[in-house]
This record gives sequence, structure tokens and C-alpha cells, in this order.
Amino acid sequence: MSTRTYAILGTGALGGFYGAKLQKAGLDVHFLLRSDYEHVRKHGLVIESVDGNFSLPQINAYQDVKDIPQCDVVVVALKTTQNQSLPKMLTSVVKDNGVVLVLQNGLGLEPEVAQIVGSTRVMGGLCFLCSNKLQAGHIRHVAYGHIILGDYTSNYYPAGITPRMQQVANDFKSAGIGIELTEDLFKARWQKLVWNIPYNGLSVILNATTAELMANVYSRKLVEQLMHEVLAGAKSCNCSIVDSFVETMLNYTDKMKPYRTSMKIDYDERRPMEVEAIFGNPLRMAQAAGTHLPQISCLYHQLKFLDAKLNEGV
Ligand SMILES: NC(=O)c1ccc[n+]([C@@H]2O[C@H](COP(=O)([O-])OP(=O)(O)OC[C@H]3O[C@@H](n4cnc5c(N)ncnc54)[C@H](OP(=O)(O)O)[C@@H]3O)[C@@H](O)[C@H]2O)c1
Ligand SMILES: CC(C)(CO)[C@@H](O)C(=O)[O-]
Repeated sequence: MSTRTYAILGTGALGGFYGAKLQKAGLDVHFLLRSDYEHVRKHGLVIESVDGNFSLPQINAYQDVKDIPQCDVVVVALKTTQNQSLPKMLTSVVKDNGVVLVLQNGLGLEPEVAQIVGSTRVMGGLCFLCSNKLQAGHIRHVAYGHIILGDYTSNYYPAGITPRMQQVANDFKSAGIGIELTEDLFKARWQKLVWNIPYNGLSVILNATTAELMANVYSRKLVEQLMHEVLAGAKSCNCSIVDSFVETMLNYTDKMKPYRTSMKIDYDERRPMEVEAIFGNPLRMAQAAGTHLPQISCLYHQLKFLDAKLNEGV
């Protein structure tokens, strides 16, 4: 049994799900909560999952990160819109020889964390997960769940497969979570954006599920064009993704059950959307490399408009 200790910063749809699986497998897990703290401290977590339901009546729940003991692996599972809290959170919770594992969607998140804890203490993971928090402490996992895990070095230079990646992967595997290791986290993040940029963005702008976007010839075309533009953005940053990856992502989505993306759920629930991490950062990286991505830029500006209206409470 692994003796590594885990802190989960953000016990929501993703952090609650993976953290609960790790605890169920016998690992020592510490959960940071905000609005759900009182409920979860008293009643624990309930996980409804396509892989089997379970509950954890008691978990190590914390309201203040300073009360969490220093951990070997600190999982960042907040929405990226809350990342301004990370400088305060991370410094006290990660052991000197520990690592921060960023499981959020988007690009350019590890460099931000590296600014706080140093570039030798950061890893990233791309989560292929469909999970929602239904209410305090109650999470519904509806599909998938595997993670592509990569180590981070300054400027996303490919890190290879490191021993600590294998250790974390073994813990996750022991909890029944599928793990693939990548030598190139930067590429894995761009590849995930091939899905997140078109579907997250268009689901909000066109008020549609993934199935609706795929069924209509015009929106399907837009999805495909946006996917190719993500490939162009990646290429401008010296990251080569084969053209056939677009077809792979289209087929992947054709096979999915109709899905309301996380950005659409945030918009419908009037919560801030992860526009900067998923759109702004890749656009700025491509721009810095001299490449303009007009369709992604158009989506970005539309989403910023809607996000600002949410902020104003309109
Ligand atoms: N859900 C998925 O299936 C999925 C799949 C792939 C990737 N992702 C990515 O994973 C990340 C997390 O998404 P999610 O769906 O898990 O979001 P979520 O359900 O909103 O969970 C985030 C949790 O963080 C908590 N939180 C926020 N600020 C906090 C603070 N200062 N202190 C303590 N807790 C705090 C929130 O608590 P409150 O209730 O108080 O707001 C919430 O419970 C995002 O980047 C998302 O894109 C999610
Ligand atoms: C792409 C996805 C719907 C399933 O892999 C999920 O990972 C997400 O919302 O990013």
C-alpha cells in the first residue's frame, strides 16, 4: 500500500470523484472544501458512478488550507477561474519534496503553479471525465474517467517519463482510475484543447449539447474548422499534432451520449466560465509565436462578452 498523502484542493465534480476513489483504495486523502464544508464534514461524500456507486461517510474535510497537513501530492481541482487563490493555498500544503498535480482544463496552468512552488514541483494531467456535482457532497460520474499524466519542466520542455509520474500513476491505478503517461505534457494539453475549444465554446454560443453540435451540418463544420485551427495554434508553438487527430475527436464525440459541456453548465448556472485558461492562454501563446487564430479569437471575444454580462449580473 502506498504511503503517499494526497490533498485535494477543490472537492467538486472532479476533485471529489478522484479523491474519493483514492481514499476508497486506502490512500490518505485530505479534502479542501468551501461552501460544502459543513455538510461534507458531517455526512461525507456520495459518489454515483457508472463504475459503481459508493459513499464515504467520513473524510478528512478542511475549510482552511492551513489546517491540512503537508502532503506528497497536492491535486489542483478548482475551476481555473479560482486560481487567484493558489498562491495562498499552495505554499503551506505541499511538502518540500512533494508535487502539485494540476488536473484542470486549459493551457499555461503549470507555469503559473511553477511561479508559486518552483518548476521542479509541478505535474499536469488531462482528465477525460464526465462528472457533475449534484449538491453538497454528492457527485455523479456519468462517463469515462481516465487521465493522461505528464511531468512539467520549465517552458513545457518534454520531461520524459519520470519516477514520480509512475508513483502517482500507480496510486491512481490502484484506485481503478485509468492512467496513460505522456512524455510531452504540452502536446497533451493542446490535444485536449482540440476537444474543449470547439465544444465548450460553441455549446455556450449556440446553446447546444455536443450531440446537437454534431447533428447539424453547419455547426459540425464549425467544430471541424475550430479543431483545425487548434492544430495550427499548436504548430505555431512547435507542437505537431497529426491532421487525423481531428477525425479521431469527431468520432469520439459522435459516440458520446449527448453532453452539456462544463462551460455550458457554468454559463447556465451563472458561474464564471473558464475562458482564459481554455481560450485566452492558447490564443496568446499562438499570438506570441506570430500566429493569429481568427475563429478561436472570435469565440473568445463572444465568450468574454457573455462572461462580463454574467459578472454584471445581467
Ligand atoms: N467535471 C468534469 O467532468 C471535468 C472533466 C475534465 C476536466 N475538468 C476540469 O476540472 C476542473 C474542476 O472542475 P469541476 O467540474 O470539478 O468543478 P466544480 O465541480 O465546480 O468543483 C470545483 C470545486 O472547488 C471548490 N472551490 C473553489 N474555490 C475554492 C476555495 N477557495 N476553497 C475551497 N474550495 C474551493 C468549489 O467549491 P464551491 O462549491 O464553494 O464553489 C467546488 O466544489 C476545471 O478546470 C474543469 O475544466 C472537469
Ligand atoms: C472532453 C470531456 C467531455 C470528456 O473527455 C471532458 O474531459 C471535459 O469536459 O473536458
